[in-house]
Amino acid sequence: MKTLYLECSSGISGDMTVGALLDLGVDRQKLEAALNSLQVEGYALQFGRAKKAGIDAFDFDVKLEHPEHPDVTHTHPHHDDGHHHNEEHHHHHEHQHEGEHHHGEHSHHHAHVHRNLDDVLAIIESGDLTPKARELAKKIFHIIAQAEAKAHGLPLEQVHFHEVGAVDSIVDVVGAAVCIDLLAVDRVIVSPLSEGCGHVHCAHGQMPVPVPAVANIAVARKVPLVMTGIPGELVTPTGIAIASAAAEAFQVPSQMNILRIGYGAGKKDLPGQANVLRAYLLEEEAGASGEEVLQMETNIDDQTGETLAFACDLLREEGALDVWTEPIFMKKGRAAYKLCVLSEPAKEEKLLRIIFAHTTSIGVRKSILQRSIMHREVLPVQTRFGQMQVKRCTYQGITKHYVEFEPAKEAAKQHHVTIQQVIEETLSKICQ
Ligand SMILES: O=C([S-])c1cc(C(=O)S)c[n+]([C@@H]2O[C@H](COP(=O)(O)O)[C@@H](O)[C@H]2O)c1
Ligand code: NI
Repeated sequence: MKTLYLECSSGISGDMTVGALLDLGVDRQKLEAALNSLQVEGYALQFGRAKKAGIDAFDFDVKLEHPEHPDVTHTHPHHDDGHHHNEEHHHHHEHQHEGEHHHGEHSHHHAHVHRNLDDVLAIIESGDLTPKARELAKKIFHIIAQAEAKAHGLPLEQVHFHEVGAVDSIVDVVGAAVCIDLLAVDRVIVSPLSEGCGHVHCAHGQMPVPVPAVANIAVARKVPLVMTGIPGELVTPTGIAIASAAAEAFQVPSQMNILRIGYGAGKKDLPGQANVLRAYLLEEEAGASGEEVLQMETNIDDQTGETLAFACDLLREEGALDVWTEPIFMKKGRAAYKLCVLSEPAKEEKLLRIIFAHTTSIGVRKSILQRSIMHREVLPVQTRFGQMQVKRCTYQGITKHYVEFEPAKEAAKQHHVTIQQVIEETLSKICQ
C-alpha cells in the first residue's frame, strides 16, 4: 500500500505543496499540460531550486504577469486592494529558476474582473483533468470559500476571489490536486500543521496568525495546529485547504518505510529551521504501520429488527469497514442489541449522522483502536466458471489466499455446482 505523507513542521502553502510533490517525482510535463488546459491567463510557472537553511528544495512559483493590474481593485469586500501574494511571489532574489513558462498568450478574455466560487469551479470543470484531480480541486476551493464566507460574514455565493489571487490560487490548488492524483497513492496522511504567531500585514491592516481563513478551516475540518511561537504566517489558507481536502487523517506515522522524499521550498527564512514542506512516499506493509480504526457502539432496546437492519445497510453503504449487532441484556432485564460500527476515523461524522438519523439511539460511545492487518491484493483468475477474484494476503513471509465470495456464489448458481467446487478450482489455478 502506497501512502503520501506530508510533514508540515514548517507549515504549508500551495506552492510548497506543488514543489514538494514535484521533488518527489511527479511528472512536470503532465502537470504543465493539465494547467495549460485551464482557461486561465496572465501567469508564468517557475520551476527552480532553492537552498533553505542548507537544504536543497524544489522551488515552485506562480509568477503573475500583471500583479498591479488596475482592474483588480474590485475584489474581496474586506481585502479590497490586493494584499494577496505580491509579497510572497515576487521577492525571490536568492532563488534560481531553471524554467519559466508563460501563459499570457491565450486568446480567451474574461468580461469580469473578479470570480466567485461558481466561476472558479467552472474553470476547473472545463479543464482537461482526471475525474479524481477535478473533484479534489473542487473540494479544496469549496473549503477555502466556506472559510472566507465565515471570516467575512458573507453567504457562500458572495465570496469573490480576487482576480490576481484567483489565478494564483487556481494554479496552486489545481496543481496540487493534479500532483496528488499523478502520484496514485492509496492514501494521504498529514502531520499536525506547525503555525507561526503574531500578525501578517496586508494593505488594510493586520490579520492575526492563524489568519481567519486558516482558523476557520482548522475548526471546520478538525485540523490540528502546532503553535511554534515563530513570528509570521506558516500556514496559508490554500495550504491548509489542500491538506484537509486530501488527508485521510492528521497523524505522524509510527513507522516509515520510505520509498522517496521530496522537499518543497517555502518563501521564508525562519530562525532555527528550514522553511520546507517534506513529502514522503511510503510503502506501508499493512499491519506493521499501526493503522488506526474507529469503533462506535450504542445499546438499543426500543427499535424493531427491521429498521435496525436498514440502518446497518445504510452504514455499510456509506463505507463502514464492518457493521454488526450483538444481542445483550440491558437494565430492567430488557433484551436489546449493541450496534457496533468499525470504520476509518475520517468517516466518523457521516456514520454518526446515520446512526442518529436511523436508530433510536441518542448517544454513541467511540474509541480509536490500533489495528494490524495483512497486506492485501486482489488477483484476477480465469476459470471455467468465468473470471474469479482471489485475495492474496501477506505478512512477513505468511501468505493466505481467499476466493472473493460474491462472484464465486454467482458462478456456483449459474453453473449448478457447489460453491466449494468453485473455490477449490479457483485456488488450484493459483498454486500451479
Ligand atoms: O484575500 C483574502 S480574502 C484573504 C483572506 C485571508 C483570511 O484569512 S480571511 C487571508 N489572506 C492572506 O492572503 C495571503 C495568500 O493566501 P493564499 O492561501 O492564497 O496563498 C496569505 O497571507 C493569507 O493569509 C487573504
Ligand atoms: Ni479573506
